[in-house]
Amino acid sequence: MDGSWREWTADDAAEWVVEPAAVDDKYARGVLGIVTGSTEYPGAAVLGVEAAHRTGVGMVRYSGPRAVRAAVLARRPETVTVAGRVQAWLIGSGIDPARRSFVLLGDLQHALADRVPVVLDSGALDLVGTHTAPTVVTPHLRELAALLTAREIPVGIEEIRADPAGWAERAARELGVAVLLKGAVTYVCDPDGDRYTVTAPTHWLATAGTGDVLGGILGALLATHHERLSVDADALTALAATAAWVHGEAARRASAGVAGGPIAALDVAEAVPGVIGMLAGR
Ligand SMILES: NC(=O)C1=CN([C@@H]2O[C@H](COP(=O)(O)OP(=O)(O)OC[C@H]3O[C@@H](n4cnc5c(N)ncnc54)[C@H](O)[C@@H]3O)[C@@H](O)[C@H]2O)[C@@H](O)CC1
Ligand SMILES: Nc1ncnc2c1ncn2[C@@H]1O[C@H](COP(=O)(O)OP(=O)(O)O)[C@@H](O)[C@H]1O
Repeated sequence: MDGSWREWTADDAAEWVVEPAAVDDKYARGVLGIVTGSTEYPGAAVLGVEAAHRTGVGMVRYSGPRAVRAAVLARRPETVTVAGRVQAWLIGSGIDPARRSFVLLGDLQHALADRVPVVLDSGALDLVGTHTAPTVVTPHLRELAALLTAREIPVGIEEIRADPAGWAERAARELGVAVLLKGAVTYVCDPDGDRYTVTAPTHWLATAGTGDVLGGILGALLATHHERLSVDADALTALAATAAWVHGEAARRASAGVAGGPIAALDVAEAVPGVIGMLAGR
């Protein structure tokens, strides 16, 4: 890694947390559209929706299979399941790209054609390149290896593990999107050369579903900052680094609450409001 990567700090993150004002209503604060989860992975939808609500968005609209909608509403009845206008999208978590139905593919393509910022995760990563607005992809090592290899840039997991910064940059350049490469250190960069690292403060984060939580945090931040993003696409990279920072700090707090012990993904989502509140108060 060269010296041009900068570690994102609490002060940096604090610049990207906005408290609602007296003039705001739910729409002014931003609506996040979410297309995640499947009958195979309903939990991924629940986790992303939960994290988005807890990050402080105006509204979450969720679209997914009937059983998954029911699971989302059981946990979060404030979620809206009627289609409508949104200011940002989170798509792909908990979706197997090999098992996408015609209807689901249509929903994913609609999100990508909607001209608002998009977080592309997991089962929608292969659709990168068809976007119409600032887009951030959120792969882990295996997903990045698969994504690049499918784009005729053959690379193995171990090669990326040996140089995650270099491969994240290469992916941003080749794919023309911001990249958030997940791991114990998360690498966030864009084709313009903005490069940030976020070092996780606890390794208890390495557990199933925490990536789905990260997607919800990031989606909510994009929706909240939709006006800024419409005139300043570079804000996307700062927001992605902020999401990773909030996620790590939420995990640290959740673990600290159990004497430094283990946490599950939902614990991370539940700790997010405390992190947002702390940042808003700085
Ligand atoms: N509660 C949920 O619904 C969760 C859903 N998830 C979703 O699950 C899907 C697959 O995500 P992954 O990050 O697992 O995808 P990966 O690309 O890392 O792994 C794909 C598959 O490889 C296998 N595999 C890889 N390494 C393995 C190992 N060391 N030991 C055993 N099996 C291994 C697993 O069968 C896994 O399903 C994504 O869509 C993701 O969003 C996960 O986020 C976990 C939680
Ligand atoms: N060893 C580790 N230490 C700290 N954080 C980690 C470690 N490994 C992974 N993470 C973080 O945990 C999350 C895992 O996300 P992901 O791989 O998408 O899992 P899932 O698909 O199960 O949600 C990411 O935010 C990643 O940065």
